[in-house]
Amino acid sequence: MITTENLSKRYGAATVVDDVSFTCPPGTVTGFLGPNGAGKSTTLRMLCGLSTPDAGRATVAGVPFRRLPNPGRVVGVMLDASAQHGGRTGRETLRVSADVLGVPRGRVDEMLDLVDLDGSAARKRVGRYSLGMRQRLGLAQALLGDPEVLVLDEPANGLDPDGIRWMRGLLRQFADGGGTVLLSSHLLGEVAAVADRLVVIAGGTVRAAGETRVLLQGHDDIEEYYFGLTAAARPLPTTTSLPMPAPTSATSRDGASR
Ligand SMILES: Nc1ncnc2c1ncn2[C@@H]1O[C@H](COP(=O)(O)OP(=O)(O)OP(=O)(O)O)[C@@H](O)[C@H]1O
Repeated sequence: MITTENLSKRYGAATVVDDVSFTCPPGTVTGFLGPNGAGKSTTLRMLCGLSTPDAGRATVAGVPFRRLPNPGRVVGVMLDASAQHGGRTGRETLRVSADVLGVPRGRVDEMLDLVDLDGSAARKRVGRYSLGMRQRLGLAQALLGDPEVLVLDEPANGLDPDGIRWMRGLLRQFADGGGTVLLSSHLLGEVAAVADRLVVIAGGTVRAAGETRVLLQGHDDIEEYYFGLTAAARPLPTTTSLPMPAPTSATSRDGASR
């Protein structure tokens, strides 16, 4: 189970996560969806104890992440698949994690098999991995401690269509076994196929949340629906190459009409 209650975070004057509350029950996959800058990563970082909320709280399996004695045995986290030590091989990376978690080293090969990194990939330095291979290694690392919860920031990033299908199967299996999955994405189409539930965030606030089937019911064009939910919070393009209207007496200096 994952719970966030009235979670908020400010950077300077900007509130980038604003009163965000949702739950992810065991046995389900929840898609955490939103455009660039929506506040997804900031929310996940607070959930995983990497950033302190200004207000509200988040728990995993009923406990704030930082109070979990051995967090990796409860929650598998992949927030940035590129943040691996480039000089270690895939197998060495997992062995170090296995030692930290206190799980038998035999589990390393099980996880390498599970994520389809073969012997030669396991011997390769991570610095030479493709983005898709890093995502697979990140998933192996997240699963190493046999957690009950998975928190994954854009796990499909860099995977080809086969890889995305494979990952969906893996997450489905994890949830069907009673696990809780929260995964973020920019793309509704990418997660709608696997997510039982959706939380749509934009401009730091939750725009919609609930069962995927119920939320998308009656929307023939789900991408258009999603765009509509988030469009109001999309930042305006700031590129200077766009033609700017000449100031008129009816327009103030900041561009707002009087
Ligand atoms: N450490 C920080 N200092 C200042 N502002 C930050 C910091 N981290 C994030 N932000 C700002 O908070 C807002 C939300 O960022 P966040 O990374 O959570 O969004 P996101 O939904 O994960 O976006 P993306 O899909 O592009 O990764 C953005 O405007 C971002 O610039």
